[in-house]
Amino acid sequence: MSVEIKTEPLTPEAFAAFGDVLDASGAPDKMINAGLCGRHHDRAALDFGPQGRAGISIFNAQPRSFPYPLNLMERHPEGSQAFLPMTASPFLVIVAEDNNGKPGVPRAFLTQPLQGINFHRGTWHGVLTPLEAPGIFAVVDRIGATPNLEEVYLDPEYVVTLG
Ligand SMILES: NC(=O)N[C@@H](O)C(=O)O
Ligand code: NI
Repeated sequence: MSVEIKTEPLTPEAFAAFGDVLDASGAPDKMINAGLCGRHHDRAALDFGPQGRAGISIFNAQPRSFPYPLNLMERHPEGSQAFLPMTASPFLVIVAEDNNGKPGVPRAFLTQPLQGINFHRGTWHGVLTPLEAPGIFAVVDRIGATPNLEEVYLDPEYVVTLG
């Protein structure tokens, strides 16, 4: 029997315990390029650990739909991970607090168009979950010699519905 969780809007405040929300909302920190570009400066806490380095990869993920079955969460103990959509489609961001080394009750956030996120190092999260094709994202995360991945299959499983 799955436990239902409903999506909630993604806001910096609600997401603060898990990571950063990346978008061009609000006034830019500085105007650049002869005043033709607003720079929303240095908006993510990036962390690649002492043995890692930053990498940019392109993910092409299959779109999912609601009700979305959630049975797996993961975390990267050695680095942060940013999901930067290359389309204007909203996507699903699932996170959980740590509960003695396992994910706690998940929370499901629905992004606004043109929002990206950055999971802080060690944040429990669902895998990249687009809701529309093409599910093309730039992903900024740690490149290193160690796996940097802990996966937990959830019991109970959850089902995410649109809030
Ligand atoms: N494994 C991988 O590269 N991606 C996951 O970390 C993910 O969060 O989608
Ligand atoms: Ni991940």
